[in-house]
Amino acid sequence: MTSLAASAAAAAAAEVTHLTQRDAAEIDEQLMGPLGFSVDQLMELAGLSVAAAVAEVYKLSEHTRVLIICGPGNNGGDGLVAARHLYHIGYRPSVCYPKRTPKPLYSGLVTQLESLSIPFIHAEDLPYDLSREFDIIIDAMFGFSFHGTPRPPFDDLIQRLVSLSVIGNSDKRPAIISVDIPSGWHVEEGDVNGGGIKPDMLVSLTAPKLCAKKFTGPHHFLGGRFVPPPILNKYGLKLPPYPGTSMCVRIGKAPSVDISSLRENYISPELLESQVMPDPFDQFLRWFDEAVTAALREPNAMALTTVNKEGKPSSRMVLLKGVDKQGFVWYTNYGSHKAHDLSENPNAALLFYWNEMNRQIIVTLNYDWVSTTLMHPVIFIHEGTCSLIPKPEYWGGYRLTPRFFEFWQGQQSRLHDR
Ligand SMILES: NC(=O)C1=CN([C@@H]2O[C@H](COP(=O)(O)OP(=O)(O)OC[C@H]3O[C@@H](n4cnc5c(N)ncnc54)[C@H](O)[C@@H]3O)[C@@H](O)[C@H]2O)[C@H](O)CC1
Ligand SMILES: [K+]
Repeated sequence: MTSLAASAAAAAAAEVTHLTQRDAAEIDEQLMGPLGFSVDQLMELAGLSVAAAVAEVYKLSEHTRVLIICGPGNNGGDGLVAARHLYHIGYRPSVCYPKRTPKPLYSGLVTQLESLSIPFIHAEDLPYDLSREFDIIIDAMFGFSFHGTPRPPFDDLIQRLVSLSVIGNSDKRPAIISVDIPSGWHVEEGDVNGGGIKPDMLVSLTAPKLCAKKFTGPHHFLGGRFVPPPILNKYGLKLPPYPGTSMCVRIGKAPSVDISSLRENYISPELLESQVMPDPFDQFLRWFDEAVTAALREPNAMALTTVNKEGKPSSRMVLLKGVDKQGFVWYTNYGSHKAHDLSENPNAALLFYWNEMNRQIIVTLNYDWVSTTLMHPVIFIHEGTCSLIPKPEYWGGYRLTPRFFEFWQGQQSRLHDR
């Protein structure tokens, strides 16, 4: 998140309404009474929001194994729904559900999870060291109807999460995500004696409850994109807008990011020299077709670098307008900066960056082996010079014609050393 977006999120958090326990219960009753919702519906949306928030922050490649601890009420039901969605997203969930509620809604959710072969683990059979077995633990024990102090077996389960959260290095322990309320916290006062769970993420549902003001973890999200105007108006709720089609929205300040640590693990299928077509243009067209089929956004967008007569480079994005055996074509206004550069110096470079497919095509004179080896498999098409495709008007096309090509496996070259 950019610092601009982070400060917007922080400002949004400050303005969001926080609910009392009573208002939260009352809103629930109104939604499921006069406003026509069913509990199944709301729980489905709540659980989906939790799964969406988890997936937004905890990337599958590094956090696969998820334990969901479910309580006896609707908060537990949200956890069961989240387990199903996380499974379909690609995570490997396990569920601990010690006090099952014998109602069709809950038994149906359990049957759905069983049909996905999601393991149910008894509380007493949970591994001694949760850190070794799980990357994420979802606390869906208690929500806004919690009162007093937790009774067995949840007292022990909560204590296990408390001990996990005191381990200093968050990289070495599972991330703890609380659904709606960190279980054991007072719904309005928060962690009253300071000995409760300290979740890394809180997913508030409908609107945050008062205790959420005491949440100091790095990720606070809001879910439950179903609040209709009669509720917003009656309770004077200020809630942030949800972006696009998202089921959750960050309401806390995003943690500041160390740019140098931002690094994806690029896992791409192996690309061997024997698999590359002899003609680079055929190879390009095959990859281009695959990029179009994969519905990449603007696969025809390419970075064009030109160099003026003093040797000073400039880059910008342009659209590919055609490609054939003679080269890559784009259009420009003859008065443009790039046209001016090209009139002085025909050398240019092109780069197609198809991140979602872990692929790049570089049409260039020179390249930087060091940076590209960290990235994707790349096809280099070398030594391009540009020629004008004259048109009668003030705009026209340029064609970059490369001379030869080779390919580089990027990170894969280290995995498949030949
Ligand atoms: N409109 C919404 O925002 C929706 C929220 N959902 C989720 O529902 C919970 C609230 O659910 P509810 O069933 O009312 O209560 P809880 O899950 O918090 O727990 C009730 C459950 O727990 C038992 N209990 C209470 N105190 C204790 C204690 N000290 N020790 C042991 N057991 C305790 C009680 O007896 C009940 O059995 C909300 O937070 C959201 O997560 C809906 O899913 C969708 C709509
Ligand atoms: K909870």
